[in-house]
Order: sequence, then structure tokens, then C-alpha cells
Amino acid sequence: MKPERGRFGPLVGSIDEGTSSTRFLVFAAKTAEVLTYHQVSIPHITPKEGWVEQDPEVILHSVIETINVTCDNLIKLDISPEDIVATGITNQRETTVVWDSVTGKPLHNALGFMAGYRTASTVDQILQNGKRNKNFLKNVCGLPVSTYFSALKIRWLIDNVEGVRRAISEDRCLFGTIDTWLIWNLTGGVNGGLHLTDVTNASRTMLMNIDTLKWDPQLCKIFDIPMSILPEIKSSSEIYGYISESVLKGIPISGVSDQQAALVGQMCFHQGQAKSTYGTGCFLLYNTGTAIVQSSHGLLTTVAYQLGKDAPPIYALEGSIAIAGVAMQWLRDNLGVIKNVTESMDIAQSTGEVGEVYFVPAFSGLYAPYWRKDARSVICGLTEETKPGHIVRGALESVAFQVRDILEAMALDCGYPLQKLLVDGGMTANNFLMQIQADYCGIPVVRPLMSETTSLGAAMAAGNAKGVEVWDLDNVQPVPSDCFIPSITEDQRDIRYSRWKMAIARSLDWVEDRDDENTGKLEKLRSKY
Ligand SMILES: Nc1ncnc2c1ncn2[C@@H]1O[C@H](COP(=O)(O)OP(=O)(O)O)[C@@H](O)[C@H]1O
Ligand SMILES: O=P(O)(O)OC[C@H](O)CO
Repeated sequence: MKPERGRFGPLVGSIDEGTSSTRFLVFAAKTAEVLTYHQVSIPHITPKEGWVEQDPEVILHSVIETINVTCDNLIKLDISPEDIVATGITNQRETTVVWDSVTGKPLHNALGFMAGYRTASTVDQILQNGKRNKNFLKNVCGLPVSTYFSALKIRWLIDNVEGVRRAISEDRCLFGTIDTWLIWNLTGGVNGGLHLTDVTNASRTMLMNIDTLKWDPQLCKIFDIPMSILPEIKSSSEIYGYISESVLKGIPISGVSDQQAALVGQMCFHQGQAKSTYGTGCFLLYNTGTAIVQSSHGLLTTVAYQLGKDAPPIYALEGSIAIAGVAMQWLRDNLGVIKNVTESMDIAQSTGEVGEVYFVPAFSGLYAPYWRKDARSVICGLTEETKPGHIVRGALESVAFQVRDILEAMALDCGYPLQKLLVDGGMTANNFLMQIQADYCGIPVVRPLMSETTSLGAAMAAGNAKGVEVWDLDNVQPVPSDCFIPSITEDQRDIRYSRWKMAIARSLDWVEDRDDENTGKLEKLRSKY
């Protein structure tokens, strides 16, 4: 029997395409409750050391699969999928896809956001081997020149993949971050798919002017990227188009964003509010309101959200950490010291207070606030007492310390320290990490009981564009949360943090970094040892 319509009122879907997995969640608009969801893992492909790729078609199929299974789950719960009125997309950001508009086929695997090695020489090329400072475009796009951002990945693809050059010359090449790839396919693909992105994703390419919110011809010229391959930029909350096939046929896609969506999901609508999302990487965003604040301490300036095409853009300062939860996957898959990522909590806890080990997971350099592609991982402080648990603990502590690095930079840029940290994302299930985060930053860490705030933010944006409020924002009760309170002394905190800084110093200058102001340092080191 068909489920009865309207049991929970209007429903809003959220496609959450992260670096490690894809989920489709369905929210009851009135209560923002997750009614059901389905999740599938997305494999990383590493054809060479440090070259992280994913298959765009696997990503697309994972989205379709999660939509289908979630809708089946709804029916089993006697809820009608026909109650879904809109869907949002929240996605891994800088990850870059290029495809052929005629065949619909990708021209290469997607280049992952943390693929540092591959584009290192592209960075050197743009910086003219150290003649330009890495911040030379920051005033225009808010970002330093780094392997992280899409423009470098597009440039690499044009330089290295013949099929991409040919498709450009034949005017068949389309570029997109994952949101764009999904929207194009879900709205029809080769049969009229729409080539669109949202302003928050566009702000991570290095090609959008942070002030005008348009593709910047000067930036495109510097990277030598044809503007014809770029999607149209929309706000984070408007009707992008309608899903052309599947059980959601006819439903509008009407909200798009990623880490920035968690700011919305965490209700950080006011200047001065911040959240940190702990997933594959970790991303701390601080709402700066309508002001474009340029950091002097290694943070990015990015668009936080624009909730409607005529709404003012709201900006954020961001600290991006490349390696967070993925370090747990590395401990599991490469070192075999944990059987699953959840186990990391008990193993780390079991080490007690003895045997401090500091682990800087700079697998392909360090992102904020260091921006050092010459850094590589180090594990310091090993003794004959060191056990695998100490390494696991060191990996979890590295996330907490990197977040402190970012909070220090934010306090310098903003003039005052943050009073509490709102957190979300898969890794926040780890209570040990949450406690040491509070300990090492010296402020309370507040974790909502519903940790899917990124998806919620995308659903809120999608509902907003359809005139359906997800969560009654006028009557919103305090979000039920757990709070972790600092439990170590200032002295203990400072000693640990200064050792972390020593470990960071040891991770730098490991490979040659021509764009860095310390050019030649490596040569000096070589002659010294
Ligand atoms: N209990 C846990 N302890 C430590 N890390 C965890 C735990 N649960 C999940 N993770 C890590 O969090 C990441 C998944 O979080 P998620 O928010 O789904 O990431 P993404 O959105 O980047 O795909 C994985 O890298 C995983 O290793
Ligand atoms: O995989 P996620 O969801 O943690 O997102 C990755 C970031 O968007 C990269 O900037």
C-alpha cells in the first residue's frame, strides 16, 4: 500500500557528497529531524604517491544509489517520498572534474582537494619560481596560491591531459566542482543538463572575484583557463533546476554549499560566530558578516553563504586543515594499528598520561595557517615505551592542535579570542578528541546531538528557496548539545602546545619549496649535514 501523504508535513532532502562518503538524508521541515538516510563509501584512487583521485561516475552513482535506498527506507517507514519538496547539495569543495559535454563522460578522474604532490609544480609555475609571493592574488580571490584550490588542478589537467586540451579546442569541455558535476547530471546531463555552481563553491576555485562574486577575467588569464568551461555562478539558495530522472523526478535542487553550509546548520548567522567541521579534513569558519576580512595570519577569506539571489553575501574567515579523519583511515589501512576508526578513541585513551608522542600528519604539506607544501609528516618523541596507542593518540591530538593553531590565527585577525567552539562532522563522535579539543584550546566545545549540521544547512538553504522553512527559525529552541569543558591547567596546555610547535618546525623544509621565502634553505641544510 502507498504511504499516506503529509504525515510529517513537507520533507527536504540533502545530498551530502563528502570526500569519504556520500549520504542522502531526508529532514522533516518543521522539526529538522532526520527521518532516514543512506550512506555509501567512496574509494580514493592513488595512481602515484600523493595523487588523490576519485571516479566522478562512481560519485554520481553513489548519489543515485543513496537517493533510491533512502526513498525505499521512507516507504518502509510509511512515509511518502512524494512529500519531498526540494533537495539541497552539500559537497566536498575544491575537488575538480572536467567532462565532455557531448558524451557526458569525465575526461579524467576527479582531482581530490588534498592532492598536494601533483600540483606542486603548477604552483611554482604560477608563482614564477618564487618571483611572486603566494599571497599575490589574495586581495582579489581571498586565497593564497596553493595546491588546494581548483584553478591549480584545472591548469594541471590542461597541461597534462591531451583529451582535456582537445575538448577545450572543440568547445566540449566543462569544468565543475562536485556540486556542478552532480547538478549537470541530475538535471539531464547530455540532454540539457544545467551547468551551474554556487557562490561558496566558486569562492574555492581561485577564479572568482570575492567582491563582485563573478568569474574574474584577470584571474582566468593568470591561470590561463578559458572562461568558456566555467559554470554559471548562483546564490546558495535558489532553484537551480529540476531532477530529470529517478524517484525524485521533478523535485528542485535549490540549495548548494559545503563546509559553509554547516555555518547555516549550526545557526551561526551572526558576525563573530564560528564552527569547526571534523570530517576527512577539518574546516573552521568564522562569520565576518558582510565584511570581506583579509587575514594577515594564514586564514582564507571565503563566501559563507548567500541565501537568495538578491540577498547580500555573508563572508567568513576559514582555517582549512587537510588531514583530520583521513589520518584515522591511514592508521587503519596503512599501519593496521586500529581495526576501525571508532576504536581510535579507546586505544588513545588507554595510553594514559605517559609517553607523549607528537604526530604532524603533513602527508602532502600543511594547509592553514602554514601553507607549506614543503612540509612532510613527522612523529616525534618516540621512546622504547612507545606503543601503537601513542601514535593513535598523537594523530587525534594533531587535529586538536591544528584547530588551536587556527584559533590563534583567528584571534590575531579578529582582535579577540573565540569564547566557545561549535563542532560537527563524523569525527566529532570521538569523545576523546572532543575533550582534548576543549583542553588544548581552553574553551568549551559544544557538539549538537544531531551532528549532520552540514546536511541540515544545505536542506535549510533548499527549503528557503521553495518557501519551506526547515526548522521554525523564529521559535527555535536551544539546540540540544553535549558540552566538553577544559580540564587541564593553563601550564599543562601551554607545555603541550609548545611541543606541538616544535614538532611543526621539524616537519618543515622537508622537500624543496621554491615559492617559499626560505628558498635555498634546503640547500644550506644539505651542505650542513
Ligand atoms: N569515532 C571516530 N573517531 C575518529 N575518526 C572518526 C570517527 N568516526 C569517523 N571518523 C573519521 O571521520 C571521517 C568521516 O567523517 P565525515 O564527516 O563523514 O567526512 P566527509 O564529509 O569528509 O566524508 C573519516 O575520515 C573517519 O575516519
Ligand atoms: O569531505 P568533506 O565534506 O569534509 O569536505 C572537504 C572540504 O570541502 C574540502 O575543502
